[in-house]
Amino acid sequence: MGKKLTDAEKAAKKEAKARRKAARSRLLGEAKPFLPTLLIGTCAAFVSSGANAMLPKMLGRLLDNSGSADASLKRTATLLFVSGGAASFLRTACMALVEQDLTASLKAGLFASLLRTPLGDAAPPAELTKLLDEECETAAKSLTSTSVSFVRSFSGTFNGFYNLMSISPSLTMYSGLIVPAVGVGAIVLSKIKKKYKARLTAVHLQASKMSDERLRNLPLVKLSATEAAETAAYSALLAEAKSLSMSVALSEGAYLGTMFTSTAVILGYTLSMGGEMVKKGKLTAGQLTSYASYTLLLGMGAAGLAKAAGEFGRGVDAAAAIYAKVDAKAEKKAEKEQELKSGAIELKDVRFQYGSAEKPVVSSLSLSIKSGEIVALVGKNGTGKSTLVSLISNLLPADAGDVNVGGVPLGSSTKVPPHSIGLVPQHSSLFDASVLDNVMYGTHFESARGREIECDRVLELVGASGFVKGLEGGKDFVVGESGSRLSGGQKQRLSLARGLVGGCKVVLFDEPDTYLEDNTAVAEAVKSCRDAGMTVVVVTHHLHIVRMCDRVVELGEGGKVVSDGTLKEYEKGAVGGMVV
Ligand SMILES: Nc1ncnc2c1ncn2[C@@H]1O[C@H](COP(=O)(O)OP(=O)(O)OP(=O)(O)O)[C@@H](O)[C@H]1O
Repeated sequence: MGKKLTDAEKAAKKEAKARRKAARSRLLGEAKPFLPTLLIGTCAAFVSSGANAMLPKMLGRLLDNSGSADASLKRTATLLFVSGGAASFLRTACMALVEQDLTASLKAGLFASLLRTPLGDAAPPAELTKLLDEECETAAKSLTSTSVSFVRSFSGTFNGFYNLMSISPSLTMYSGLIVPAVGVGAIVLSKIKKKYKARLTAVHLQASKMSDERLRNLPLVKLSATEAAETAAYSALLAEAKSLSMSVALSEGAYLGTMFTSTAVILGYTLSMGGEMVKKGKLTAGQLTSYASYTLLLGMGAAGLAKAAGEFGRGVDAAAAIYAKVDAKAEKKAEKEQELKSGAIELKDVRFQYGSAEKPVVSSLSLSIKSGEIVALVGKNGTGKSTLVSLISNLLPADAGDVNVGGVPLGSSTKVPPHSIGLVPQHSSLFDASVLDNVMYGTHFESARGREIECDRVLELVGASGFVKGLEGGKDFVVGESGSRLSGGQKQRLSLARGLVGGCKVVLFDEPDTYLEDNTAVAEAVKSCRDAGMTVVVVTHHLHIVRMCDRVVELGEGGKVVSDGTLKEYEKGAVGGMVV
């Protein structure tokens, strides 16, 4: 007896069903621009299925009329052969075209949505890569090749049965006795296969996430000498995947094997019974040949139906997963853009909580920074320094309170033009592009020369001109994936340079000193900003950086300002903190 579902399970099942239904109709809507090609492909699929259904009968007639000069039969046969071939060509080409276009359209929409996902809500990269690389194609296929398989299989089953009945109802009745048992067996085996496949997909995802993470952090793995342990953990996942693959393969093999044996049994039985009927003159040799072919058509159709139904279900599930991401809460983008009037920063009663967190990271935070002030932001790990930097740079929206930068109230209604607030993150993020393209990412200049001049200016500000000139190709040097062809210090200097592009009035340094010996680059950058009259907020744990600042603000538990004073007060010990 099946397990009884709880109310919550029933509700979840109902919800999943509704989600699939919505995904199906949305997918159809998405295919609207390709409808003409899809319709031609579908019509061609019906024609080719029809030709397929008529083929055995025609072959039987040709056999029975061999040697005769029946011109009309030859004409009809030629028409059938040619139209069947043409329809197959048209069906395949049209569906492949729609499949490509629909996949591209799904990918573009999904990618745009993923970029709009609020920071902090993003799913793990491996999951998103799988959605983009695999699921979009699976979803698109459900409308194209899978639907065609469904039409062909349905036509094969229906026409196979219909023609068997029309050639010999008695023979069909006898051989048909086996069909219900085969049908039930096929459904059960296909369900088992589906269950194993879902588990296999989850394990594959886990394995690819693990390998991706470990390869990205190879130095850590080597330093910790965990190569053997990581290989063992990865192998364990592969072994689990192997055992699940085995179950999938066995259920698939059992399914196809059952279909083969049952078809062969029916065929063998049919031919021996049919042979008797031919001998008695109740059936012609051509009719028996047609009958045997229709038996095959019916067997393949029934097998294809179950397979196509499974693939269609997987396609709809993939579409549902894609649309769930597309519909996920997008960050609110303010329409109105306002220039900063000064470098002043004003926060009043600011509160912020990450979606997945239990309590706010920042609560009732008020802070006032004058234009041109150089402020060190210190505090223990996890007290919310980076979060505060993200709030000031408008990367995260405050849940409550006011964040005002340069007289512009940041939030849902206003934003500042790009590059008005410079931000140098904790970890340098470089693309596999040239130094110039990395530093000037997202900037717009009338002339290429103007762009180069600005790049040279910021490279000079952070003391990066020297090493960039020494690179092969200078600013055109391609830095490799995540800056893999550069040293840690060089990466950070480019990251610092990017943060200063555009003559911003406010610069935020979020502890960008992790890789640099003596933090010379950060010190040089802070000095350049001071000379240029910029407001600087620098998150740091380094004493000599703190000493370059006018003021030290310390954050404590719950993102509260626990001390705020001048550098002098700090040096006297009036300001606490864990600066090392
Ligand atoms: N994307 C996120 N989702 C959920 N919680 C987060 C996220 N980012 C940070 N947090 C949590 O918010 C708190 C503050 O993190 P934040 O990075 O702002 O601290 P920090 O003071 O900069 O720390 P550190 O000095 O270690 O860099 C931490 O408890 C952290 O776990």
